[in-house]
Amino acid sequence: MKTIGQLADLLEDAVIIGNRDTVITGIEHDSRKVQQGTLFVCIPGVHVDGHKFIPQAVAAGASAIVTTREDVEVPQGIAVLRVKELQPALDTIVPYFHDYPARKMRVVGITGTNGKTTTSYITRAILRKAGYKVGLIGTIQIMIEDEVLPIHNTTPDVVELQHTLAMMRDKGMDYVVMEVSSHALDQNRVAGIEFDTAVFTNLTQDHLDYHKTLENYMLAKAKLFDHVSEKGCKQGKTAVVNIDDAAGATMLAHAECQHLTYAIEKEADLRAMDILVHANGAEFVLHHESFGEMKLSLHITGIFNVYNVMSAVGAALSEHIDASVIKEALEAFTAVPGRFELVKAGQDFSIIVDYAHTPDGVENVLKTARKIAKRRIIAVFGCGGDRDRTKRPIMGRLAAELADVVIATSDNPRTEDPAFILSQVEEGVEEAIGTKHHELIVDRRQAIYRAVEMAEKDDIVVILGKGHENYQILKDKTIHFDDKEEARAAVAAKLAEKK
Ligand SMILES: CC(=O)N[C@H]1[C@@H](OP(=O)(O)OP(=O)(O)OC[C@H]2O[C@@H](n3ccc(=O)[nH]c3=O)[C@H](O)[C@@H]2O)O[C@H](CO)[C@@H](O)[C@@H]1O[C@H](C)C(=O)N[C@@H](C)C(=O)N[C@H](CCC(=O)O)C(=O)O
Ligand SMILES: Nc1ncnc2c1ncn2[C@@H]1O[C@H](COP(=O)(O)OP(=O)(O)OP(=O)(O)O)[C@@H](O)[C@H]1O
Ligand SMILES: N[C@H](CCC[C@H](N)C(=O)O)C(=O)O
Ligand SMILES: [Mg+2]
Repeated sequence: MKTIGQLADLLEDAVIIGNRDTVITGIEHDSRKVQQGTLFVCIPGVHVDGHKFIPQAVAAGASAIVTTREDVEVPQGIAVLRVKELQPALDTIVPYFHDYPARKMRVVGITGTNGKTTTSYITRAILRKAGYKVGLIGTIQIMIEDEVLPIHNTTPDVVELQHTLAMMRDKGMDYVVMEVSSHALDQNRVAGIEFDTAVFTNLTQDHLDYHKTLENYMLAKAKLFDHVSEKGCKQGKTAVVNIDDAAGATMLAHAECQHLTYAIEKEADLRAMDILVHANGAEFVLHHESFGEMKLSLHITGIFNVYNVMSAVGAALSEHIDASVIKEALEAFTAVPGRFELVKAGQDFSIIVDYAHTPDGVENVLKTARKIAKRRIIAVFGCGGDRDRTKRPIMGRLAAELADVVIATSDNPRTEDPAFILSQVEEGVEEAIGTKHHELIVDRRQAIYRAVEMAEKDDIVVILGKGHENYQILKDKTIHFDDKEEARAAVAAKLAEKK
C-alpha cells in the first residue's frame, strides 16, 4: 500500500489538496470497480466524462481522486491529486504503485496487423510445455495459467494492465505473453513494461480511422521495438521479425538488441520450407542454426499459420526453449477459438468460422479455403462500424474475387447504419472481376441461414469477421450472437426440413 503523498512525489507540478498520508489500496478509472481506499482516476473519455462519476466512486469507498481540473468538488476527507497532464502522470504512478510487476516476469510482446492472438496462443503452449507458468493478455481473454478473466481491449489501458500484471506476478507467473495493439502503443498503455522479446507479425491495412496513414500505423507498431531496446534491469532481449514483410526493416531499425529474423521467401535466421497445406493441417520443415532442420506436422493450416508458427518459434528460441519441447508443443497444438475453426454439425459440406476482419485476413483465409476446396466457396462477411471505412470496398472486392458466392452482411455495426456499411462493401463487390453471385443481407443470422441453405455437398461456407466473439454490438445495445451457434442451428434447421 502507498500514500497519495508518495505518488505525488514522483511527479513534477503535482498538487495534493487534502491529507498527503491518505492511504491508497488500489487504482481504478471505472467507478464500478472502486473499492474501499481506491484512488479514482477521472478520465475525460470520448463517450463520457469520468468526472461525472466522482459521487459514485466516493460512495463505493474511494479515498482520493486524480484529475487535471482545478474546479473539482469532493466531499470532506477525500484527497485530490491534481496533475498537469493525466496520461504521463498515470504512466509514472500506476507501475510504481504495483511495484513494477513486469520486472519480475519475462514478458513477450506481439504486435502486427494479423496473427497476434494466434501467435500468443502458440507461444503460450510452447512455454507451458517447457514447464513455465504463463499469463496471457489479448483479444479473446486474459489467462493466468488456466484461470480465465474477461477483457475489453486487446491491450488494456495502463490502469487495468498493471493491475493484471500484478495479479500474474502475485500468482507466480514466470512469463507473460501479450498482444500489443497499435492503439496501445500510440496511447502508451504499455508504460512501465520492460519487454524481453518483441515479435512483429506483419503490417497491412487496418485502423486508418485512428492512425490516418499507414506510415503512422507502422511507426506506432515500431514503438514496441523501442521498448525492447531500453537498457533496463533485465538481460537478453530479442526482436523477432518477419522480414518477408516490407515493414520488418523498420521494426529492426528500432530494436537495439539481438535480432531473430524469420521468413519463407527470403534468407532469414528462421525459415520454413517444403510447405504442404491441406484441409486438416500443414507440413513443413523449419531451419535454424541451433537445431538444423525440424520437420513438423501440424493441426493448423494455411500459409498464414506457418508465419504465425515461425513468430512463436522465434519467441521460444529467444527465450532459450529446447527444440524438442518446441516440436512437441507445436505438434500437439490444435486451434485458437474462432480462427479457421471447423463447425461440424452433421452436414455434408464444410463450415469454417474465422476472425478475418482486414483485407489481408480475408485474402489469406479465402486463398487457404480455395486450396482445400473441392467445390464452391460461399463467403459470409461484413465490416465493423466505427472502424476504418476504407477497408470495406477492398474486403468486398477480395471476397468477390476469391469466393464463388458472397453474402455480405453486418459485423458489429456499432453506431453506424448497417445498410450504409453494406453499400460500401458492395462498391468493392461490384468492382470485382468474375463474381458469380452476391447478396446483401443486413441481418447476420439470416445471412448465415441463407449460406447454409444454399450450400451443397462438398461446398465450403466461410463465415468471416467475428470468430470467437459471442456478441454483436448494435447501435443501442449489445446482443448475444455467436457465429458457430448460428451455423449449427442453421444446419439443424436444414437437416430437419429435409426429413
Ligand atoms: C478510442 C479508445 O481507445 N477508447 C478507449 C477509451 O474509451 P473512452 O475514452 O471512450 O472512455 P469512456 O467510455 O468515454 O469513459 C470515460 C471514463 O469514464 C469511466 N466510467 C464510465 C462509466 C461509468 O459508469 N463509470 C466510469 O467511471 C470509464 O471507466 C472511463 O475512465 O478508454 C477505454 C478504457 O481504457 C477503452 O476501453 C476504450 O477503448 C474502446 C473500447 C475501443 O474500442 N478501442 C479500440 C479502438 C482499441 O483500442 N482497439 C485495440 C485493438 C485493435 C486491434 O487489435 O486490432 C485494442 O487494444 O483493443
Ligand atoms: N499471419 C497472418 N497473416 C495474415 N492473416 C492472418 C495471419 N494470422 C491470422 N490471420 C487472419 O487474421 C485473423 C485474425 O487472426 P488473429 O486473431 O491471430 O490476429 P490479431 O492480430 O490478434 O487480430 P486483432 O487485431 O483483432 O487482435 C485470422 O482469423 C485470420 O483470418
Ligand atoms: N481488434 C479489431 C477487431 C475487429 C473485429 C470485428 N468483428 C469488428 O468488430 O470490426 C478492431 O477493434 O478493429
Ligand atoms: Mg488479437
